[in-house]
Amino acid sequence: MVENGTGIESASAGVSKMSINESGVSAAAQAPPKQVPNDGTGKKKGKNGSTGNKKDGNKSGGNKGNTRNRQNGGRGKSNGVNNKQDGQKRKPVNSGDKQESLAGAKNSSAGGAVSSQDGAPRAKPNNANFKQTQPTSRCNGENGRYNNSRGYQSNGNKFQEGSREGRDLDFDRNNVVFEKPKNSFERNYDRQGSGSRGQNNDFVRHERSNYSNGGRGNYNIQHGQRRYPDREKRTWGDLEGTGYRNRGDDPFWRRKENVDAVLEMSTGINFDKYDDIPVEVSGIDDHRHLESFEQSDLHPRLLKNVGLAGYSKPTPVQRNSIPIVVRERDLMACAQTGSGKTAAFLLPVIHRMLEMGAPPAIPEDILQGINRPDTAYPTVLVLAPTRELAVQIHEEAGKFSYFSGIESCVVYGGAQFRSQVSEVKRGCDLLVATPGRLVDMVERGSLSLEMVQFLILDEADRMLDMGFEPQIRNIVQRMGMPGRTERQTLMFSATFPKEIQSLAADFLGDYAFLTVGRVGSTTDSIIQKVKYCPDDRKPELVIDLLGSIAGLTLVFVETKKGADILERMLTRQGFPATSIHGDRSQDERLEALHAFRVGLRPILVATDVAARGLDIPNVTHVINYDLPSDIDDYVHRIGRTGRAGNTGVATALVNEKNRNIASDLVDLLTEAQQEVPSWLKSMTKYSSGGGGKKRYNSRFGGKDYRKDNPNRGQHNNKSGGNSNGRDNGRDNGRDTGRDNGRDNGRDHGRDNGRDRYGSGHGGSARQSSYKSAW
Ligand SMILES: Nc1ncnc2c1ncn2[C@@H]1O[C@H](COP(=O)(O)OP(=O)(O)OP(=O)(O)O)[C@@H](O)[C@H]1O
Repeated sequence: MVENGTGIESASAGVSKMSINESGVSAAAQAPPKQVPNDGTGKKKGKNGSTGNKKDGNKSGGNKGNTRNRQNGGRGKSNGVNNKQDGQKRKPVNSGDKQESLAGAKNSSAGGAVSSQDGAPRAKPNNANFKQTQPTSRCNGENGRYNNSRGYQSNGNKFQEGSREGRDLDFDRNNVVFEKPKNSFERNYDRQGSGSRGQNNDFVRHERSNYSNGGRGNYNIQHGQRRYPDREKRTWGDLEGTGYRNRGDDPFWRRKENVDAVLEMSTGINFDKYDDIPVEVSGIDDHRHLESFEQSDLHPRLLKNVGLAGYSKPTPVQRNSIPIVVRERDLMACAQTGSGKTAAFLLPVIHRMLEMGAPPAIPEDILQGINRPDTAYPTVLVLAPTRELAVQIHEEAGKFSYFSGIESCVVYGGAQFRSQVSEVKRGCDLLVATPGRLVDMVERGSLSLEMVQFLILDEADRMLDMGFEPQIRNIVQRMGMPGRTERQTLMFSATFPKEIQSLAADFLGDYAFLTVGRVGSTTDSIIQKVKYCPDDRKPELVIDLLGSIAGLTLVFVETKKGADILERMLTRQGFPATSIHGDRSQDERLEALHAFRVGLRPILVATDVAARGLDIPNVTHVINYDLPSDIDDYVHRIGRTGRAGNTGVATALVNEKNRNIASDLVDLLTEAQQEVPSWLKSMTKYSSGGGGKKRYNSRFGGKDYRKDNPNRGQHNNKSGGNSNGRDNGRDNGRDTGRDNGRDNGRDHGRDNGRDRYGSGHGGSARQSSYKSAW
């Protein structure tokens, strides 16, 4: 099915007010090469507590007549709904039958009145007769009284015991009476209470076991011990006005910050640019895209949050992915950089969670295998290749789940393990993670993947390339996650090479493939320039370039050392530069990114850690000081500018060393109707790389490989990975490192190198070859 995206009305909001002055480049630097390269010599380039019985398969709990076909040799349990074919997924255990359309969303009404999906009555918080002491969803068991024994601290997502003692929260709204909190001792006592719930507290979902755990019986309350006190009480819906408050600060702070940004540029999306973008959908019948958010039947709470985020219309990838995901289909989506892929996967998934109404009940057999009472069971797992991207996705998730009861958490290496553990313990429905830290947390029993119903790989081609694939395979197939027919799996990227698509099929059920334009496919979103420049003249040329374009400039280099050297050189020359790469501490990296984002240091020298996913609205210029050796990396790098329909400039400094990418670059420039210098064309004659690939001969960044390959899904397992152990100083832009010795909060007494899942994949030997990067 092909459509051209014409359904989007034009709106001119948000065109950047940048001025582009190219005259600043010195004549010397602009001069063509004295010698066209022709010599052909260019280089190419569970743990689960003390018994640990869960992973050993010594489950108790028995088979209650339901068998969920766990792919990974799981417990062999399943109920009938889980065995759908033709791409239909297992329903969440408390999800109802309204799966084929978004219409059901309307049934989950605002105000937290979520409908029971199997007919059982669902409590309405609005009618609840309870007293609330804290604006959170936590509640104790008596008198229908909410409390929060830990108390939120308004700053930095941190909890502090009793930190809000002094706060008066007395007010009366929607029949909810709030009262001052008790002292911390009382509140702690309440939380561990006997489980005798106040009869008036409708909000406490004590009836939940009747309908939400697929008839497996009570999973918690009947045991008389409150092993999962938070989980059993939590609900998803529109919780505004119920006293619920999501963790952390205002999730929309960044938008406000950007408005105040020094550069005063508009960050709105320019939908005019999207009108002619080609869209192709395959692998799904009767696909219909969304016309608008209003007509989408998305959950009302989600629509409110979409409005708060400033989104008035869906982008093409969102218009097409939302209906596919809501129809419970797996999806591989390839859409140009900056086109809104994050919301394209978050919105439908959060919608589906809101339809579910509460975290899925944990089956008894899973509970039996756990010795840690505080293990978190996320419903959604988003994997991202870099820490900064993980943080960014988490921030977006915070916006879309605002006042919904859905708690988003992020875990990544280089930050304190303990603080991340305590965050996830407090409720973790939607987890964004980098692979290394995730593995650590699962192995230590802080997290379990056994309830994951939605698996999302952002930058999926990077996640499945040789650096990450073994680790992803380990996470997805050997750590208890429901199998691919039981969960819903979504993969997104701006580039999707055929080899990776073939590999990805291992993790997907019968999936739909969506492709939407690609970066640089229109002449006016990114102006791409190529300048010949010998290595020794690069500093001179970059200085000229930096003066030529207003706005934030991102300069990509190949190595960490190279980043330090260039940053120092620029700073010495009086340029406000900073840098980000894998040898900098996580605090330094975040600080550098912040300084860049707000314009305090408008020049960021970066390795590939900043190449993918980072959304920094006012980047007007990307300089490829060192060209990458892979054309897809080039695509992602230049995609840091020209985002959301705005315009940008990308300049590449090229010399004989870049012969291996010359051919692909020529194809890309030609297709994007950019100027192709004759010296670059002649360089391709001697190029030994890329020539046969011809990836960029279509309008898209990827094409459904199944069209050319009827035996789709059959492929050689290319999980070998680069295990040569060499550290050539290149920064691969992957967060594969587990802790890199930076985590003070970690239990160092542990054998970190052991692969307790016995997979033989993703072991630390292979990781070590990437450790230098992260
Ligand atoms: N419907 C929309 N309306 C307005 N702004 C939007 C919309 N969708 C996304 N955006 C904004 O567009 C920007 C780019 O979105 P996002 O980072 O999700 O792009 P992406 O496709 O994931 O890019 P990349 O390929 O680089 O990862 C973000 O600032 C986001 O808030």
